[in-house]
Amino acid sequence: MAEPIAIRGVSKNFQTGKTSLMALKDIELDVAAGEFVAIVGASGCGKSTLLRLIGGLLAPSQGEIRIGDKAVTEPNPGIGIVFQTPVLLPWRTVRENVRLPLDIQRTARDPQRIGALLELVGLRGFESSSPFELSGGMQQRVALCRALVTDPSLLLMDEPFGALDALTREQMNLELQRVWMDTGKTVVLITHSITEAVMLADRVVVMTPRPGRIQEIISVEMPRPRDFSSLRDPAFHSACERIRTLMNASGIVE
Ligand SMILES: Nc1ncnc2c1ncn2[C@@H]1O[C@H](COP(=O)(O)OP(=O)(O)OP(=O)(O)O)[C@@H](O)[C@H]1O
Repeated sequence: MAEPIAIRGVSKNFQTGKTSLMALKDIELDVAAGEFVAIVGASGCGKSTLLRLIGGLLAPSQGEIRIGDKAVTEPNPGIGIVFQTPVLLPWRTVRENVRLPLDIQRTARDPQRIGALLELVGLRGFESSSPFELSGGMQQRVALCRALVTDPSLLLMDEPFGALDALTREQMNLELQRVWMDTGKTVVLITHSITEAVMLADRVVVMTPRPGRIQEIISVEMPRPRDFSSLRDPAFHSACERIRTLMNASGIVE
């Protein structure tokens, strides 16, 4: 089941020695259950910090975040997180890497579910492979399955395809859309790519340079499923143009 996110008046300061750095200021954002939201903004504007706050890996200096009817106060096993690098355990096979969160939580494994997830991302037949036998894109798919194996209500993704070549990245975009459409989860995706954000998201949140605030939220009105013919849709161009204008106005060039 998907859950909504409510972010209310959230700011985050980092204190390093005598220096205080305001990473995020007064963030107000609602993400509906089952919605796909992308976040874009300059390097250092606080995107990862916001994702970590939502995931309960950091605590806000001010404000509150709620997922469903619960305030976020600690890391929540009901949230799946995918980082930029897949960080797979090299001594575990693909199947063993995917089931890692279940092993940690001592939850019963359902081999059929793990098989179905691997099928969903096109990794059927690689269950017994080691991570070093896989390409970067395949490893990131394993990380995606690992994030989904606990059937989280929310999927947080921090620039998950940044290290992939352009072609693999496009394939992963289509696969992520398919997984999202099949599972109906709430997704928050951080990306540096305006194209990726507009291609995938229902809404794109554009942040200002540090301290990160929400500059504008752009709705992407394009039918689903989207594919690369959607790039010709006038709605695609107008959303990209708006985001680019906002980012250029803040001195950010993609
Ligand atoms: N644990 C920390 N301690 C001190 N400062 C931090 C910490 N984490 C992040 N920061 C600072 O907070 C600011 C926001 O960092 P964050 O990683 O959230 O930005 P970002 O938008 O995700 O950047 P990028 O796009 O480059 O990944 C940066 O100035 C960073 O140096």
